[in-house]
Amino acid sequence: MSTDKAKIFYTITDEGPYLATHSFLPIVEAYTKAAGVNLETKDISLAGRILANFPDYLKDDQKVSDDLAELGELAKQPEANIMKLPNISASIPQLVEAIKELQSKGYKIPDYPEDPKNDKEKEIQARYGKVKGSAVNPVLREGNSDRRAPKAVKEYARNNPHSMGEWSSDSKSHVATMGDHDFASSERSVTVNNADDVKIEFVDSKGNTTVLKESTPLLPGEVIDASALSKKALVSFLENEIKDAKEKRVLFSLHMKATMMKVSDPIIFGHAVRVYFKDVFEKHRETLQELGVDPNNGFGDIESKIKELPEAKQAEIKADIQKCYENGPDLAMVNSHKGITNLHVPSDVIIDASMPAMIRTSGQMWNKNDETQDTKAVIPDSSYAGIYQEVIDFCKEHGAFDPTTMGSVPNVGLMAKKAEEYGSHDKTFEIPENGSVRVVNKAGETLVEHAVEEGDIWRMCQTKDDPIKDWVGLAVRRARETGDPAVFWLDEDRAHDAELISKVNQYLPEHDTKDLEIHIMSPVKAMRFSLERIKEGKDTISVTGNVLRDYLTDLFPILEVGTSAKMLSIVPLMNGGGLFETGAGGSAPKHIQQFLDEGHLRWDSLGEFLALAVSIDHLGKTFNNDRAKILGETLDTATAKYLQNDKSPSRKVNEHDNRGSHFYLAMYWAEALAEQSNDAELSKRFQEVMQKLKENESKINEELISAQGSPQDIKGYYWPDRDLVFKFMRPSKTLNSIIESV
Ligand SMILES: NC(=O)C1=CN([C@@H]2O[C@H](COP(=O)(O)OP(=O)(O)OC[C@H]3O[C@@H](n4cnc5c(N)ncnc54)[C@H](OP(=O)(O)O)[C@@H]3O)[C@@H](O)[C@H]2O)C=CC1
Ligand SMILES: O=C(O)CCC(=O)C(=O)O
Ligand SMILES: [Mg+2]
Repeated sequence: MSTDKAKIFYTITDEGPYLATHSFLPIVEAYTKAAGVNLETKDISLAGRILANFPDYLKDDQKVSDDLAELGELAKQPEANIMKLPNISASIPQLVEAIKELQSKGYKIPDYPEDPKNDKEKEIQARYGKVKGSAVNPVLREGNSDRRAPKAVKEYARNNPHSMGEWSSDSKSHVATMGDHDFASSERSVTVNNADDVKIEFVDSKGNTTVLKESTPLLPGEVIDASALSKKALVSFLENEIKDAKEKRVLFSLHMKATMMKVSDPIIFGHAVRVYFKDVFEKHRETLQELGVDPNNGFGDIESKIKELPEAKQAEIKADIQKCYENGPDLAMVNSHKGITNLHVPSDVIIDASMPAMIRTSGQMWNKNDETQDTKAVIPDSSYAGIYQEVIDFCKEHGAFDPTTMGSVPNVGLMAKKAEEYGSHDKTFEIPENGSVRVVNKAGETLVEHAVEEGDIWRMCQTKDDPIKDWVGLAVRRARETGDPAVFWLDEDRAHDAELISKVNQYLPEHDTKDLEIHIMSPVKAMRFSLERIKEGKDTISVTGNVLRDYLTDLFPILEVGTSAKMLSIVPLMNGGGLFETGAGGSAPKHIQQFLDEGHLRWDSLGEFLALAVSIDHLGKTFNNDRAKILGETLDTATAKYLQNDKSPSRKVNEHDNRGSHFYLAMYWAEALAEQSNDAELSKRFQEVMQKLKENESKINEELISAQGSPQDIKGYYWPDRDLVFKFMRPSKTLNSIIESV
């Protein structure tokens, strides 16, 4: 491949990783430049993506390029090499805040029209729709996912175990799920043999047909499935669970993925808000409607919008809210000091991270008195809820896992081409009235049909054949490379999974699987199998669909190594390129909060170090660049030393933080480059750098730590002043001048 295409594209994102990048990237730029590796940054932050979608509202000097679209195109090219940091997948409250901030900075972008009244507002809403929720990952993930804890990380956790809450067999914590009239129980699935194009139609009770989606092209061998979740059943389920939580004196908490499932899950979230605060919604229906309150945006929407009312009316509503809290079960809290509950903002409690955090904390969440308490974890749809109950049962039986001895569960996840539920939002509908929804092909045949009622949520998912083939191949490769058993988490009793099982059985024989242990088990059985092995210190590869990929790659890392930030997270792109994700977690809003309050950033960039080494190595191999290969190898050596010497950031102010961790990484990287003997020139160059860094170790640490301890005003949250961010994130003059001299 032509070497002029050799470049690493580095993403600029939001919150924790955004701050960290301003300290780490100058180091990376200096080291890669010295080895002749090109880097280019691309802004995929929430604010950047908003601006990129509204050029016609901006002055020329305010316009920004559509970097996400460019990277999306690049991801399909063989030369792609993208370092992807976590970004905000915005819920509507976050989107609205980001818009307000940009407007306050003079960007004349339109307000978000929650309830569009005309075509213009509909068009604006559609544009914001492209930015809302998980709008980045599905565009870049043109490959399946390979996530695991590298040996050095596992070793570190074994020697330095993180805290694990104890479990008692009489814990009252449990998972509550519908099991009936939900997506899992209503799913129907078909594999199409030939290319086709399907229409999604709604037929009302009088037989009138409305087209919900005109065209969904299908490729040969593509699996589609459709399902519906009943509003009536959901509401009655929520009523029962709220009552049951009160009776059992456990916290009520709802665990959704409102960011990735950006259409269905906010609706479900809204029902939970309506049911819990039922009396408020009934008594003040008209007032709340006039205020434009939307419970799908969380209970926080009511709290902020009633501020527009006269004092007396506000007091009356607040008293009724208080009664709901008194009559209902206690809610799990996001922030008990600020009174922010689990039902306040749909993006505050995100299931992939929230359920493992609860399991790690003895199955408990925080109550309003800032104590931990047993919890009812409500996961309405039963497709995957059972896996968490299985972990809870296991911990109740055997006690908490022991990070010093436990094995590992890496994951091979089917993700490419917007596979499965996480690609379903353009085919998800809240049903307007009783009738049926059907999927009709070009020949006029109905492939799937569901009877539905007003308010039900209907959705269709797609899974293309090539990604499935690639996923099976990746699973076999990982099993071969490790010698560990690989388990496909597929349930023969679930319609979609049954289709996948027949494909797995078709594609496995295309690979050499001699002496490999490969199983297909339902998710609950696969969980039990993996937990039994992990307890004995054995590793088991989980081979899963897109949702379980997401859930398991937070769950196991959090139990095994304390955080998903320490995962190696690679997406081998189907056209030959590489997308290197930095850990398996998100942008950690709590971390930026701490930084703004007290100038300490506890974000650990370890996932980024791991990913960058693979990214540089990939570039070296793709373009036969020996220096890049050396740079990648030495970065791995440096990361191993970083772990051995325990240089991860501390959680407390006035102690070593993210910036200090980058200093040590730079020092160890320089040392490894100096000590390698394959490239004398590179070695000589970094000998000097290493010496200067070592000589100034205590001075640099002093400069870095003395910058902590006071609030940091970076003039914004979503679109801060970058010069200020650089200033705060690079407070050591000594370190900066050494890096500049590389
Ligand atoms: N790949 C992506 O782009 C992803 C984006 N997201 C987005 O991120 C945001 C936050 O999501 P959320 O569910 O809260 O999950 P996060 O993973 O961002 O945060 C949960 C907790 O995990 C710990 N954590 C995560 N990353 C690190 C790190 N690098 N170093 C140290 N600790 C870490 C922190 O724990 P502690 O506070 O105890 O230190 C943090 O509070 C949302 O907007 C979400 O949509 C979420 C997942 C993936
Ligand atoms: O895209 C997102 O919003 C989150 C992605 C995520 O959680 C994951 O891939 O693990
Ligand atoms: Mg996740």
